[in-house]
Amino acid sequence: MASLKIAPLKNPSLSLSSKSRLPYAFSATFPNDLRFSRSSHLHGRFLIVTASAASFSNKPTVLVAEKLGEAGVTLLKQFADVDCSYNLSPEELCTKISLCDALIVRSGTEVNRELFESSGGRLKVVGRAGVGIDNVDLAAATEHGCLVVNAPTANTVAAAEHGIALLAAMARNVAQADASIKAGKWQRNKYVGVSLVGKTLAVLGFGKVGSEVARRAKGLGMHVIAYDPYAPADRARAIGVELISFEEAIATADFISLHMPLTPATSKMLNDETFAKMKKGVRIVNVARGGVIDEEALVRALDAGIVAQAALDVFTDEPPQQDSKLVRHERVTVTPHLGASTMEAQEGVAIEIAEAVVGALKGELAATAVNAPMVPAEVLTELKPYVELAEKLGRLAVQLVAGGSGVKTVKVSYASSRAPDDFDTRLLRAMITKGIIEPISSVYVNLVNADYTAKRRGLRITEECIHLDGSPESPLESIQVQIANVESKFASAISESGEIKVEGQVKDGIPHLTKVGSFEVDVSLEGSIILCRQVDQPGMIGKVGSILGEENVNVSFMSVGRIAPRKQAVMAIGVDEQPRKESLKRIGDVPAIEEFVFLKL
Ligand SMILES: NC(=O)C1=CN([C@@H]2O[C@H](COP(=O)(O)OP(=O)(O)OC[C@H]3O[C@@H](n4cnc5c(N)ncnc54)[C@H](O)[C@@H]3O)[C@@H](O)[C@H]2O)C=CC1
Ligand SMILES: O=C(O)C(=O)COP(=O)(O)O
Repeated sequence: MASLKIAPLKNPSLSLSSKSRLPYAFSATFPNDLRFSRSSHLHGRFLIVTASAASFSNKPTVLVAEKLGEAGVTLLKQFADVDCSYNLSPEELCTKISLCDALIVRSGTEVNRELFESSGGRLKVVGRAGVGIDNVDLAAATEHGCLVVNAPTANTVAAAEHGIALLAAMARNVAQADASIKAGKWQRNKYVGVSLVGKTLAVLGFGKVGSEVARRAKGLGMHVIAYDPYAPADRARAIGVELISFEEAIATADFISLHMPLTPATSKMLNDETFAKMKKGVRIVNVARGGVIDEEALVRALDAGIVAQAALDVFTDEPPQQDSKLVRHERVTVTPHLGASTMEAQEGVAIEIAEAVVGALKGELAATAVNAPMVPAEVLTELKPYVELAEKLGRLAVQLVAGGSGVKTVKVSYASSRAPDDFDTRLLRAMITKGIIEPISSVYVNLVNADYTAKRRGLRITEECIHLDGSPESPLESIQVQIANVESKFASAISESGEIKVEGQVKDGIPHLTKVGSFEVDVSLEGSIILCRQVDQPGMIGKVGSILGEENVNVSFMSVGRIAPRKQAVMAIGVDEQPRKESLKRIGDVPAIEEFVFLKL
């Protein structure tokens, strides 16, 4: 170990990649060879950094906390440092997480609020290698600006096949008969089963898995009905399945197969009351989540003969208690959450999640994001320069607010010749929010948490689209950001209607500031900007330019916007370095300059 030091950091990032301006700028990482841990009594704002003498790597770190298919691990390793640590205790996971940019889990890991809090802001992506995300606290993830992605398609067939396997095995007592033979018995009369053909199967939750189960059950000659309040009727019709009400489904079914996610609405959906409405002798398969059944009520329904048999792959607590009455029940067949566990599904899920996590770490918008609006890649590419413009306008506008004025009301106007319906503003709104909030707080804002963060701070952002005539080739003509009900430290930034107003455009792919208050300017939004108001007169550019030159501050551009010749004017000066306080004071001392402000972009 070469050195040990305490480093105060606002953001746990040593360097930001060029993509850091995009909302999923997660490529910012600690060099791999920096080993650090968060010191809890310093509230996560300080990091103890121990640097080893070994070489540095700029790769992000991905913690894989549950068994993931080899193909996925290989894919991750091409981009990241991968730490496969299975069977960590919750405490060990909380400790490790502050060293990780991404975490990959399956259903066996509770990704809770404490974990996000323990990450100290570094964890930017959680990948769920599977479908169900009931083990991830999505609200906490969103509040921490952490993207959650899942792998929604690769295990569909595996789960459906397991559902059918359980259905058939239950109907023919396969597991019980197998155990009986292995115990030295030969009980042919005891294990007479029931046939599937001609029986009614109710599929509850007609999504990907549910519809594949339905398709297969029809192949077995079953009559299939389904209940799903959100499923499109034409999908059901295409498979030859009738969508009906919940009450009707449970009252007519000989077999019930569960395929809805575990949510507050589906929790204990099968309970004493609903079992009482079922046909006597009904048989139940659950490959969804244990929590959708009230397990104690199921034991009562089995004992009362309402439910003849059950086949369960999932349980409220996994693994269930060894002495669980339900698991030990003679008419219950159980498997240890094997629905997604085929070689094929595990390879598929591993690749699907690795691609999603790597994409998110690279700053791409994830197609399988669970807690963020999805913006298609082509829309993102088109909006990229406007994304930068939006953030910089937010950043400029908020720096024009005088200290002590709380920013509460922001109005954003987008001028475009595209129809408002063709124009997705979520990304731009998120970036304006980022620009406004980040300079005045320690919160990290991205597309995931922008709306939440704004709401939490009482910041109301209203948007309007101004429809322009003309060719809709470019998505946007201009963006205007107005902050209402505040004082400004640069009075000229206040428009006639009383708000701080800045407006910008993208020119040749580069964001430009084109208006401040009522003054038209034209400066590219790079580096930093000094705005001065003066009475328009010859020699002003020279005077200010020479002060900056003497102070060794490089000027990248200057632009003057004026009401009329020799009247009030606003001069915008782009500078590469931040001038010293004394240099700014010298500018303020120039007699014709009435006010000035330095703005960091
Ligand atoms: N045992 C295992 O290893 C596996 C279990 N699963 C479980 O299966 C569930 C379904 O997976 P997919 O079909 O891929 O998801 P999906 O999202 O395609 O389908 C879920 C369906 O449930 C419906 N739904 C939502 N609320 C409902 C309600 N209150 N009543 C009835 N239906 C409702 C939805 O409209 C949707 O059509 C997952 O959420 C997961 O919990 C999935 C894969 C493997
Ligand atoms: O994908 C799902 O929802 C599953 O239940 C599969 O869980 P697993 O990844 O096998 O722990």
